[in-house]
Amino acid sequence: MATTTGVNSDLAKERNNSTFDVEELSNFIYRGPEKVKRRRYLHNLATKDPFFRKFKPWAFQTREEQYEICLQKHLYINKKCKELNLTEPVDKFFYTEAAAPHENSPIGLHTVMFIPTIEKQGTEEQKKRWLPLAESLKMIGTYAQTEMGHGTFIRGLETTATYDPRTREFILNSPTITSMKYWPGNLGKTTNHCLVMAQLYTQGKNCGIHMFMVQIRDLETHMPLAGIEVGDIGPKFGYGTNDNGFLRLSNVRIPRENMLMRYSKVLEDGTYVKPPNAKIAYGSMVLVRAAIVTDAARALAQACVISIRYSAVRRQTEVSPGGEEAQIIDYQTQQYRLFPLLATSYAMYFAGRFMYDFYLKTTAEIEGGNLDSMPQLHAISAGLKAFSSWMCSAGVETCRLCCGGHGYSHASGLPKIYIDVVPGCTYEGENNVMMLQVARFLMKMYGKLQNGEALPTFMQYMSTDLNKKSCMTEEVALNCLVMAYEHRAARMIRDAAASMEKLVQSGKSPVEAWNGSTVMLTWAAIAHCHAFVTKLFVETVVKSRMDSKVQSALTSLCKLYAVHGIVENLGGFIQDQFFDSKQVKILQKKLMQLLAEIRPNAVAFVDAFDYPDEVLQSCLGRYDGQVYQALYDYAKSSPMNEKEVLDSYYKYIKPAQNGKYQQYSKL
Ligand SMILES: CCCCCCCCCCCCCCCCCC(=O)SCCNC(=O)CCNC(=O)[C@H](O)C(C)(C)COP(=O)(O)OP(=O)(O)OC[C@H]1O[C@@H](n2cnc3c(N)ncnc32)[C@H](O)[C@@H]1OP(=O)(O)O
Ligand SMILES: Cc1cc2nc3c(=O)[nH]c(=O)nc-3n(C[C@H](O)[C@H](O)[C@H](O)COP(=O)(O)OP(=O)(O)OC[C@H]3O[C@@H](n4cnc5c(N)ncnc54)[C@H](O)[C@@H]3O)c2cc1C
Repeated sequence: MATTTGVNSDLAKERNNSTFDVEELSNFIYRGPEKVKRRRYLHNLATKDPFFRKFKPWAFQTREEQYEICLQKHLYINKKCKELNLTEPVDKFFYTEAAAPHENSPIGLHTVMFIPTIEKQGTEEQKKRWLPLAESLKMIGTYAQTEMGHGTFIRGLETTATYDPRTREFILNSPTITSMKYWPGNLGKTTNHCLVMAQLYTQGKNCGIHMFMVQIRDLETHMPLAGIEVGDIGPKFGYGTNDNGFLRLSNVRIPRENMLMRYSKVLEDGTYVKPPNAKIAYGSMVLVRAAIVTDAARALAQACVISIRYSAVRRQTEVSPGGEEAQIIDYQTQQYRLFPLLATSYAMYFAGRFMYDFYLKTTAEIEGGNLDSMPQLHAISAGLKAFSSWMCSAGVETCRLCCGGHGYSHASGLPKIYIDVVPGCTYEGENNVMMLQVARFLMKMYGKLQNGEALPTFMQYMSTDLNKKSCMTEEVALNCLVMAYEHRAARMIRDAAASMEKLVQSGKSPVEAWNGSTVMLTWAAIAHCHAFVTKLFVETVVKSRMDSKVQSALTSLCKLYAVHGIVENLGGFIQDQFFDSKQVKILQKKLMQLLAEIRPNAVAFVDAFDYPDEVLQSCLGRYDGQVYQALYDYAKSSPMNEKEVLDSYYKYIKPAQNGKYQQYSKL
């Protein structure tokens, strides 16, 4: 019987039963004990700061309060980061995730895109001019690219920036209703500047899309400047804390020096100078795509902490008549839904770690003038962004469903996580569109393979002999699992290429052939990403140095990730008869064994993520498992309960009970 104080006895038992030291696993996840200590220090600074506790809980706030409270929090975070000298992105990330968990910042775009775009695309002079103002929040900016009519097809943006050599100014216009900027974060009410993506016209020619710094509000009064119409786009699925906005520009003149000119330039006489690679202007999107992988992993990890701890505490249904009700975590169906997600959260964390390192390495090369790795960085970041946000958003929703009715309450903390993670499937490149960019890269690699050219290391699996059969035995070795994923991806890539070739042979143009094959191309891209993430997980577990008990437990989790992915996508794996039916049975049996193997460590695996209760903000996911008392306290704190009898009772219910409906007839 669970107690109502201290740690819930079921949860305590789970912790005693685990086979490894949780601290050792935390050390591995966060790259060493020093970093774990630093992360705890930053979490602690935020969670113990009375400033963040003085506000009413997010779920009880109106939209306007959500914005205003979140703004105060993020301005305070900004101030504290300066006082504490937190300059490393990872330090800011940990401090912020504890200070305002899943509350999308009203100055987030300023930090995540506006400043980095100036840093990466601005000239030395522009950086000197704007960065100090941006750092001190005198300039608050956003990244205004998407328009009402176009988000994906950015070459089709309609905003124009026409150069006037007489005054050495650009004139910005939103010529149609669909050309108004729509969606940029923080644009509606917060920012006084924008980096506007617009079609550049000079000397009568269109030179494609470029970035322009545009002041939109007066620096003293905050009123929109002449020629500017700006506002909030209204309530959304989530992101109530963020004033995503619209913006119309009518003959707004800005100096020539306001075009970001590190790479492309317009000279005083209007001569256009091309960049070394036209896609270099897309760099800020690549940065955020890379960051989304870790962000999505974190969301799923937190959802798993909540759902798995709750599943250990929750008891439902006597298994044999009159017997004790089982912990719901002991139901195989619950395990089948949750443990692969637990494995996915680890897989995505490692993918996020890889992505961050790869981004830093490649951008350093680009800054040094070597642009060779740009296509790879684009393909990997687009693919991992899409794959992680899809898997993690769907995973968070499954975690919520696994909590039954209580999962539907904001008390669970899960809806807040979901509405924060799911837009990652859309923003920074809609996921299907991103997968098609990956497919474009894969088709290029296929062409190289056909021509006998060398492939980058991570693409070499494409030369796999497709007639080869699986080496899978009862042992279910990790390398055999990786081979299976690579075999499937290699086949799907070839199938997509063959589909296009066939359409071309039948007289279609290459564009028509592409459009007639996009579903197969997307399958291939997803299979490629799945293989990439699986291999990364396997290599992380096999090649890294860590405590042997942790390694053994993590190996089971990694195996579950790989086996579950195959069992759930069997059609694709058996289509080319790589596995025979005996091997499929081995995999299905292994899956069930792995669920049982992971069961004693499930709580330890989520504890190792080391999220304090203040970050999770969940009655169900509390470390002490005192779920029911917390739910009761949460219900009692609802503003609806402040009065025993609401005014609405006297206004509506009472008259209705007396058969009086006059107030409706007045309408
Ligand atoms: C520890 C730290 C962790 C930190 C965590 C912090 C967490 C924060 C995360 C959450 C923050 C949330 C804030 C974000 C808010 C959202 C902001 C936005 O949405 S903003 C708005 C976001 N909006 C979007 O994302 C719009 C999506 N749309 C697009 O990006 C483009 O339209 C497109 C890529 C789809 C096509 O572009 P188009 O120009 O038509 O190109 P074509 O198709 O004709 O291909 C031509 C060639 O170009 C190539 N290439 C393309 N891109 C790149 C690249 N980047 N590079 C290199 N190459 C690239 C391509 O491969 C091809 O090569 P080839 O085959 O010829 O050799
Ligand atoms: C919460 C949030 C915050 C945002 N913040 C910003 C911001 O700060 N700054 C900014 O500039 N923008 C921002 N955006 C806009 C965002 O980047 C775009 O919504 C996104 O890029 C998708 O573009 P779209 O809306 O035009 O979708 P669409 O392209 O209209 O997509 C609709 C459907 O069409 C499909 N589709 C479109 N093109 C193709 C194609 N070529 N092939 C196959 N299928 C296709 C898509 O897959 C999708 O299913 C934000 C959006 C959201 C939701």
